[in-house]
Amino acid sequence: MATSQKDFETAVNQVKLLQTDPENEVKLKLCCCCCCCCRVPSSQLKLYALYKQATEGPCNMPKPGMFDLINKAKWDAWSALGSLPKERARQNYVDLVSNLSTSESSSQGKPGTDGKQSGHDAVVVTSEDGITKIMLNRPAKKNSVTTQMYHEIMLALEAAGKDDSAMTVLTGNGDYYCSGNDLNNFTDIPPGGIEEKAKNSAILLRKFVDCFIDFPKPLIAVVNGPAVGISVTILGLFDIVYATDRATFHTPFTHLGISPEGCSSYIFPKIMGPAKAAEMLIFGKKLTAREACAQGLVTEVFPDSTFQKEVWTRLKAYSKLPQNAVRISKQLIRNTEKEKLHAVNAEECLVLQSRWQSDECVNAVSNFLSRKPKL
Ligand SMILES: CCCCCC/C=C/C(=O)SCCNC(=O)CCNC(=O)[C@H](O)C(C)(C)COP(=O)(O)OP(=O)(O)OC[C@H]1O[C@@H](n2cnc3c(N)ncnc32)[C@H](O)[C@@H]1OP(=O)(O)O
Repeated sequence: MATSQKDFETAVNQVKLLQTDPENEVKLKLCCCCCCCCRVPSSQLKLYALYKQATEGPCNMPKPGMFDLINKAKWDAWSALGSLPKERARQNYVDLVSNLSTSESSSQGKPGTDGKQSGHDAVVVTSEDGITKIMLNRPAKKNSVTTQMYHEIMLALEAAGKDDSAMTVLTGNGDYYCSGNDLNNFTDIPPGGIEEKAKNSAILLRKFVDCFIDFPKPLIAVVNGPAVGISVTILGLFDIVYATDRATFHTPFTHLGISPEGCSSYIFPKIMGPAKAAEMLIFGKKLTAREACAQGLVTEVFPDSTFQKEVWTRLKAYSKLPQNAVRISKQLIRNTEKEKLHAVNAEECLVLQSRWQSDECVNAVSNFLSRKPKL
């Protein structure tokens, strides 16, 4: 039986729902492997190609340049459909959506079908002993931060700022504290192309960092392992940074063709001096926990074997201090710099918006994403 336009529109709406659902990565990857060159899930590419074929007919867009990996993958997928009639493309699209939806319901309740955590528990928030703990919980991916997680962390901070806890802790589950931005965030290109992606990412990043600048209570980082990228830069906005002696601090921005964020371009030179900051932020020097402590980025380093016990005992004691005095003291220390920090944040995001569109960045990210899987 021929697929009606209504069936097709229903399927298109179903896909929109899948794409706005925090678990979309899992769902859209269920039945297909990845496109190996740019890691756009191949089911997403198939959906894209069939949609274009069904609505516009055979591929009519000019072939993108070789460095435009995402659009090139889309072009390849659409061109591969040749002269498939629109009606057949509609039918195939509806069938594919139906298969994806079936695999979605059969995978419910199985966390991380492909080894990923679902968006819902990739950030775990708990409150105990007057301390709100925000834990990055994606250990298989070294706690790298997906777009969904940025939103969840912002929501958690907003709630923690208003709850009755004395302080808020950010930490990671597993062997890593956080490996920074999930580089797959750059593969999900909207219809407006890479410009729109870069603009949206800059807006998100600015809001994210603003939440740390404006956080009203003591913010503590419990750095349980190596830290990379944005998880390092925002440490300058924390009031205390406790680190295990296993932790390292790495900001490989120029290697990725990008530039510093999290107000680090202003705060790092202030706390460690311009020369040390340059070595980290320009040349990507990885610091040990002890080096980071000597340079003022880390408050105190603990032996890994006693790290959790010592840190939580200390924090529980601090959480019993008179709360209003603690808050007011934090605000006295931080408020004079707030306006400057917001301006620095805005400027860093603007620069990044352009870096994300550069060949240097696109190539570095695709190199990482196309690494051979470990055996
Ligand atoms: C809205 C946008 C805001 C953007 C803000 C700007 C932020 C900028 C940054 O944070 S820049 C820093 C980005 N991070 C990195 O460049 C780190 C990349 N990762 C690595 O170099 C390594 O994975 C490692 C050194 C962190 C760990 O190495 P290793 O111990 O050898 O483990 P694996 O590489 O096998 O990692 C295990 C598993 O995790 C995946 N993974 C780790 N980090 C990331 C990441 N940042 N993005 C995406 N995926 C990551 C890795 O691919 C492995 O997955 P697999 O098992 O192969 O499926």
